[in-house]
Amino acid sequence: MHDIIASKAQVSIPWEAAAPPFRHGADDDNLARSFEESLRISKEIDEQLLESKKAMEKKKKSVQILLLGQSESGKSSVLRNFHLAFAPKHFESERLAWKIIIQLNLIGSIKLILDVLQHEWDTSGDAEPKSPLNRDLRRIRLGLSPLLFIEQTLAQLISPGTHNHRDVCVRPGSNWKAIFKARAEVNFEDTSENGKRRRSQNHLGKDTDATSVLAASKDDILVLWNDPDVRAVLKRRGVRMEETPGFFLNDIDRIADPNYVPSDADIMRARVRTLGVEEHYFVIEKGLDVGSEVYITDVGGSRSQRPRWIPYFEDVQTIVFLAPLTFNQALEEDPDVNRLEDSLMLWREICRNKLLAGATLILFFNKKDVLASTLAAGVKVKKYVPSYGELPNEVASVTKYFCDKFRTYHRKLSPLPRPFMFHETSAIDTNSMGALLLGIRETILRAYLQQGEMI
Ligand SMILES: Nc1nc2c(ncn2[C@@H]2O[C@H](COP(=O)(O)OP(=O)(O)OP(=O)(O)O)[C@@H](O)[C@H]2O)c(=O)[nH]1
Ligand SMILES: [Mg+2]
Repeated sequence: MHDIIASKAQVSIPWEAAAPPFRHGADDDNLARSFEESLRISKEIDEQLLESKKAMEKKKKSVQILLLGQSESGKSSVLRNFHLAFAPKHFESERLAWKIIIQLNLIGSIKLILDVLQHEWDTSGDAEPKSPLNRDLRRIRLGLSPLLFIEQTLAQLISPGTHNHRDVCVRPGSNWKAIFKARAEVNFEDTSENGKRRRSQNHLGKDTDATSVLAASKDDILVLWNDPDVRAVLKRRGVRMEETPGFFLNDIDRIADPNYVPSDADIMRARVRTLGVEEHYFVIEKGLDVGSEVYITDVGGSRSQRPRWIPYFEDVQTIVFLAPLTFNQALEEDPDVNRLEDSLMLWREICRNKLLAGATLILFFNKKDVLASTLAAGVKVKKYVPSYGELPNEVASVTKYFCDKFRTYHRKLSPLPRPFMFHETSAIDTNSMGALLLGIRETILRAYLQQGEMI
């Protein structure tokens, strides 16, 4: 008997080898308890499987939209517009959480300016702060250090380990809105003596309440941002602050007010980088299809994030593809790649993908306001897109030129014929977005009904 066991062990069946030795006379109670525990775990797994099956069935019967496009194309901003247009109560419930994101965006801009100035000092060899600019700015930088501390604390709270990004980042499931909402509500309502005391401590950098520190630092921030020498350094180093996502420095008076509440437009302009894939569920609160359930899948758009999109391609009804016509910008993750060229490449992949053959594609040429201001500033398209040649440097002509390119790929590469639908959008303009989304609601519902017939 002993030999047989030994020879079995030599065959080394992995689970047998790993299993703990059976002890004769082991406590019967222990055995019964571990059996009950196994049963409980097995029951829990069955219940979870049933729950996820139910969730999948429910999702199949709901309106589904997948937002695609490169990073910074405006996917998450369009998602917010969907909430505002169709689920305003839901949108309202998150307003205060956005306040902290906007504060973080503002602090991010200040940090960027300070970094640029530091670099300027480091490379100019001007070790001693001789000019009044240097002296003032060094003092201001010191005064602003509590803000930098707050930024780190809040960023780590919602997304630990993502400190290398320029933007505020959130990981799926981080529940940042609930965390920030609770924080903002406490700070907003705390007018008690304790609250006041805490606010005054904040001035010493001992707390993490951005509202009071921003209010106390407002004048310094204004001096920094309005200083002509600072502007000159930024210009010389090619830093166009107004074009960075989540730019709020021109709104400092409003945002640094202790009673500041973000407007709808502020929320659309706020920048939170999406990491991974986020599924958002909401119920339509008004209109003909009130009560309908909607799932919107929002994805991180940078190149490293794109492989994660594929599992979400199955059964997709509608894709809203965002392609900003920012012809003079490069990808953040690869400064050698033009943003528009990347969007076209991505569009080609989406059009030709067989899993998406039955999906309705709606193309948004987003950031039309940015296109208009870039052209108004005299930036020539042909400098970045030589094939544009001598065509007029005007919004209508530029849009038509690129629209034709997107249309051609769509026609040539779609595995099955489908209509080419596009819109020129500005996701920060809530009025026009609201009207547009109401308009395309029917297209989205048609895609939903079509899929209903198939399943
Ligand atoms: N001026 C302008 N800014 C826009 C527009 N659409 C989006 N933005 C801003 O651009 C920034 C990036 O937008 P997001 O919606 O975060 O971009 P995203 O596609 O979700 O980016 P990832 O999450 O990185 O994939 C945000 O600060 C937005 O407010 C637009 O039409 N015009
Ligand atoms: Mg996003």
